[in-house]
Amino acid sequence: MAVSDHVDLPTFMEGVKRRNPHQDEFVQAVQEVAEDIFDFIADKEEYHEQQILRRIAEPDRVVSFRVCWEDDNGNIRVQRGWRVQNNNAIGPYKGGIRFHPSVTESVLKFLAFEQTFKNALTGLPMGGGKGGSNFNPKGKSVREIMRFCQSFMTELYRHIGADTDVPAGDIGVGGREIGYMFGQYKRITNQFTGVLTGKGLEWGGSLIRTEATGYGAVYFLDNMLKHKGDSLDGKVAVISGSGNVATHAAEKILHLGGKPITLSDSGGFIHDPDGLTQEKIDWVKTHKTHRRGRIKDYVDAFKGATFHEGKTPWNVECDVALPCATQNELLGDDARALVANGCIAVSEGANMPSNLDAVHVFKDAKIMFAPGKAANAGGVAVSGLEMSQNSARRAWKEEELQVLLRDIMDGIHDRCLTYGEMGGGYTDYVRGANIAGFKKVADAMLAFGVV
Ligand SMILES: NC(=O)C1=CN([C@@H]2O[C@H](COP(=O)(O)OP(=O)(O)OC[C@H]3O[C@@H](n4cnc5c(N)ncnc54)[C@H](O)[C@@H]3O)[C@@H](O)[C@H]2O)C=CC1
Ligand SMILES: O=C(O)CCC(=O)C(=O)O
Repeated sequence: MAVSDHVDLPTFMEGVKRRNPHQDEFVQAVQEVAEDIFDFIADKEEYHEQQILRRIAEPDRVVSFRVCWEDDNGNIRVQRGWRVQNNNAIGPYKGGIRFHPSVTESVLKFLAFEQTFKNALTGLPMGGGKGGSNFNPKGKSVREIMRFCQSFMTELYRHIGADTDVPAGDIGVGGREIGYMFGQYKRITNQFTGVLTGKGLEWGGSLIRTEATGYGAVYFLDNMLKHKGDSLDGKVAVISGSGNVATHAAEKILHLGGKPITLSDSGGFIHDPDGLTQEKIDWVKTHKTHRRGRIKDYVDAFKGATFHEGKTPWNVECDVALPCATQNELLGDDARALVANGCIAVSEGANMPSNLDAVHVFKDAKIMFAPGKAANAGGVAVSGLEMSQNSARRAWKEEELQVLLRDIMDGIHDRCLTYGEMGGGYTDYVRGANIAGFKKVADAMLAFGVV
């Protein structure tokens, strides 16, 4: 055995904590993966010798930079920006950009680490990265958003490229922000390349990228239910969030015969016992994306719904649950409430929405539980397809892309089964996703030697 802290899980995690002080989210993400990987590599000396997990849990680089911009009143504002390039063993770094006041280096490191496994699971050649800023887009004018995006890209552009690192959207970064950043990249470099995904359809974007994460999370849920001989038909779904992922998850639940009854934002959640219809979901999309409003306004627009201030929806009775807002929004007690109320399956649309306690509750109860790195990979998968279309200077038809997305989500489900089938009809999807993702990246790293 090589001299290392790669000896057993507690020693390994002590090292991770020591090297990453005050980075709780990052430590949490590594712990969740390491719990499964240590078991898997117990008899695989090469992975130990080559310190593969230790190397994946140390980003290739973390770039941190100042972002200065001028607000509408002429004040100079200063934010911090980052790009975490975690691992490019199987392809260019790939992962979104998040603008939210809660963004820290720890949050972006956890997201880039998760992204490395997620991207491997898609079967496409993409490494893992993530970036963002503690900039708060809430209440900012369109011009302020534009100036911030331009300033952010003025620094970021030197670290990215179509074959180097390809960012996309995430919380607080949608089509509008991608437009401003792409415009600035093009202006600085004088190049029109596939350097960002989630672009507008007129300028190199892919059909179904907007829908892909939410739709994919529901396809994964559907696959888990089918694997048990069940279906989404008639299932009541509790969903958190009201952004891109949440609204498209609600829409796909509806398409597949289920009944979504909640949505939320940081102010609280709405409960609509009659169920969200397409008309109601479209209203939420417009309200959030164009009016930039709050979810509580839903109850003024639609009778019968109630708003629960400051609360999350996990105590509402349901068959299936989709956390689609943000990290650590579903805690141990929430998981216990879901299980006690008869929830049979959880599909994470968000990244790491369930904390470790909640993950253990779901595993112990042996309900179907799809971790974000498997369930929400549809978005980055279609980003990968956008990269292919950009390289080939082509635009594929919607029908082709729909088939590819479904196919990729089926493939991820199969990969989870390969390593997650525990016997007695129970599949541990966390273990399946962690090991399948790890193995692909690890084997590529072994091929490269010590770099
Ligand atoms: N957009 C994408 O393609 C992908 C997104 N994700 C993940 O999905 C989650 C949601 O992202 P998007 O829908 O894209 O972002 P978004 O900006 O469109 O929506 C975020 C939603 O989360 C809510 N939210 C934020 N902080 C919250 C808090 N503290 N409590 C309750 N609600 C809160 C916001 O109100 C909003 O409804 C994130 O975890 C993101 O990393 C994962 C894969 C791909
Ligand atoms: O489409 C992408 O590149 C990024 C998606 C993303 O940020 C994620 O999967 O969490």
